[in-house]
Amino acid sequence: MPDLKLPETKLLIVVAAAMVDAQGRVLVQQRPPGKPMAGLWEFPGGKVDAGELPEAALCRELEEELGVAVDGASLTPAAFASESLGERHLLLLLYTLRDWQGSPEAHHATALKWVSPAELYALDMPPADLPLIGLLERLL
Ligand SMILES: Nc1nc2c([nH]c(=O)n2[C@@H]2O[C@H](COP(=O)(O)OP(=O)(O)OP(=O)(O)O)[C@@H](O)[C@H]2O)c(=O)[nH]1
Repeated sequence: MPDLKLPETKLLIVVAAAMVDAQGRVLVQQRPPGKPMAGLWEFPGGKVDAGELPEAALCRELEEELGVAVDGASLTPAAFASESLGERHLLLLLYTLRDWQGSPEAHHATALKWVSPAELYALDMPPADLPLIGLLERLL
């Protein structure tokens, strides 16, 4: 049985969005060189800052990473993953999002692409994302 107690500072809370377009496709972005897990495809998002609400963090990240404006009320909680990263523990909160303003542009990522939920299985994604794919496929 692993040690189930964890100092609070070691918990990494990350929010991410499955942005869904009119064809039911989902947006993924490729992590850039120099970052951990470079080259892997992920849902746009990032870390929640201290004292920040998760939905506010995700709106901020989507603006920074993609240049889109999002109303926090449009974010629907969808699924989560809980994954050990060694020294830290990742809690990844995934939301679905169907309404935003602007066209997503890759401000930080190497590339963006729209894929069907079934196509996510063929992408190289971080380990925490793998269980989220099936959950998302059933939701969309
Ligand atoms: N955005 C995002 N992060 C994910 C996903 N899956 C996953 O394991 N992660 C992990 O969650 C963490 C997010 O960190 P990040 O570096 O992207 O966050 P950030 O934008 O706040 O970065 P920064 O530290 O450069 O400001 C990384 O350890 C990343 O690998 C995902 O689908 N989307």
